[in-house]
Amino acid sequence: MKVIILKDAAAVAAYGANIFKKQLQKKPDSVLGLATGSTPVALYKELIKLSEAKEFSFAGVTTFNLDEYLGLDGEHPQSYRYFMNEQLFNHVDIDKSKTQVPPGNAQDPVAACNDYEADIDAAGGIDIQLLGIGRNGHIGFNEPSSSLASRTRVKTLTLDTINDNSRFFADGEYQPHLSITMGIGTILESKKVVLLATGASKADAIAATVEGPLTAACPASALQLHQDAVIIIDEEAASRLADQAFYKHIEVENQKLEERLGL
Ligand SMILES: N[C@@H]1[C@@H](O)[C@H](O)[C@@H](COP(=O)(O)O)O[C@@H]1O
Repeated sequence: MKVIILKDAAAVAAYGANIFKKQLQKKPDSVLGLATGSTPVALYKELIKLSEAKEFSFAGVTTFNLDEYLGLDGEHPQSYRYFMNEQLFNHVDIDKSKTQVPPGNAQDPVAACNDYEADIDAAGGIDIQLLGIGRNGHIGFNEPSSSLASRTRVKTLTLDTINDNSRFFADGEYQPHLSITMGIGTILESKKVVLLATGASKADAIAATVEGPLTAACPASALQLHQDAVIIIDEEAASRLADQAFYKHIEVENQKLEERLGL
């Protein structure tokens, strides 16, 4: 696990975007795993700028989103499909038929979950998966107690998550309590994982993810098992980590090594 501690949210977005830029320059037909929530928005803005500057193209890219509310169709302004269109897909040269978000309006959600897994496999697996993190350590909608081997399935949201996400819904508006989410096992099969977190409200979750035990009580701690997981955080989100100085020291050494190897 690589832990990158940066000054602020803007630096986190720029660092994350650079990883995606390198990926898309190296492999224009990459399969990207994408995330919603407020944290990735700044990174998507960076990617839009970079693609406008012709640093890379989205034309050959396939995408799979992590999760979706069960009960909302893609036209609903709070659906994650709508979010992705608004925040990224409508602004880049992506082929929308190659963008997948779990179907929140599926007649048979269980079959839809199995189909989603099959579609990821058929695309050759995910090259790079973007993640945010919930205050309780959830990734996607894999809430605490989720099996660390779980696959795409229907999950009930915790009351904390429902509360945290209620800010996006108008007063009295229907807010789903169920979701379809990639499983933790699904996420762990991505070739690379990039998790972004900013702000003091994420500090406990980040400490549990990086330095806590491997436990279903903090789903993101499963990333300790991944061979290529990068945790990009600002100073506030890093504030509860015991070994901050060590992670910063590693990054300085890594930069030197990458320069020497011309990476
Ligand atoms: N399902 C999403 C997660 O994928 C996201 O990481 C989390 C944190 O969101 P934010 O970045 O707004 O804090 O919110 C939701 O619950």
